[in-house]
Amino acid sequence: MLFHTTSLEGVFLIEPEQLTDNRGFFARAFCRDQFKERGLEENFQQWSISSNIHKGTIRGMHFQNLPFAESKMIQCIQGSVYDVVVDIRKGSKTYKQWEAFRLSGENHHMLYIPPGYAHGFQTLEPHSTLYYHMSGIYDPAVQNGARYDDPAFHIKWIYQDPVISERDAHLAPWRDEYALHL
Ligand SMILES: Cc1cn([C@H]2C[C@H](O)[C@@H](COP(=O)(O)OP(=O)(O)O[C@H]3O[C@@H](C)C(=O)[C@@H](O)[C@H]3O)O2)c(=O)[nH]c1=O
Repeated sequence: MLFHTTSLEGVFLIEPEQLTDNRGFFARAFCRDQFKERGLEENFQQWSISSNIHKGTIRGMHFQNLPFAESKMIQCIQGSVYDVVVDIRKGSKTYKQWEAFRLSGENHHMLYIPPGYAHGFQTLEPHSTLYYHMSGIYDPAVQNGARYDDPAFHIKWIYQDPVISERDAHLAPWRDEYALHL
């Protein structure tokens, strides 16, 4: 597994190394020891599937309130997505900065996101499916979110007029007091 650093501290793009033969390839997608060596979360509590019918769908920008902020590992297993991470750590030198990554069922890249970041994505194809590994147990009471189109972040999305949930459409504008003091 190749761990690529990003512009955001602690966020890694993980590229499985493919061992190819006449059948296809084999590649490791997770290794507890390699995660531990880098100080990354090694105990994922829940795995979830996110299935998206339409191209242009946006889910995000989601995070968990303290002290329940969690690590996530995101993988696209079908179709492709434009995956976006925003730094919402109070006092961080990259506070409110974001980076986008293309994850697809073909490149098999995965994104590791530690606590302190808001996460979202836009589907680039219909029927795009993601797998999530999360370090925490889901609790609706600690879920929080920032607007995907919040001027505080200026995220450049690929498609306009996205399909989004009612909840995401009505998220409050970002305020600095929402930043996470980790
Ligand atoms: C996230 C989640 C949702 N649910 C339920 C709640 C609801 O009935 C249904 C859909 O939930 P949501 O609308 O919150 O799903 P969604 O908007 O896809 O939320 C996800 O968005 C991306 C961007 C993330 O980063 C994830 O951590 C998560 O927040 O699934 C769970 O049971 N467990 C979970 O872990």
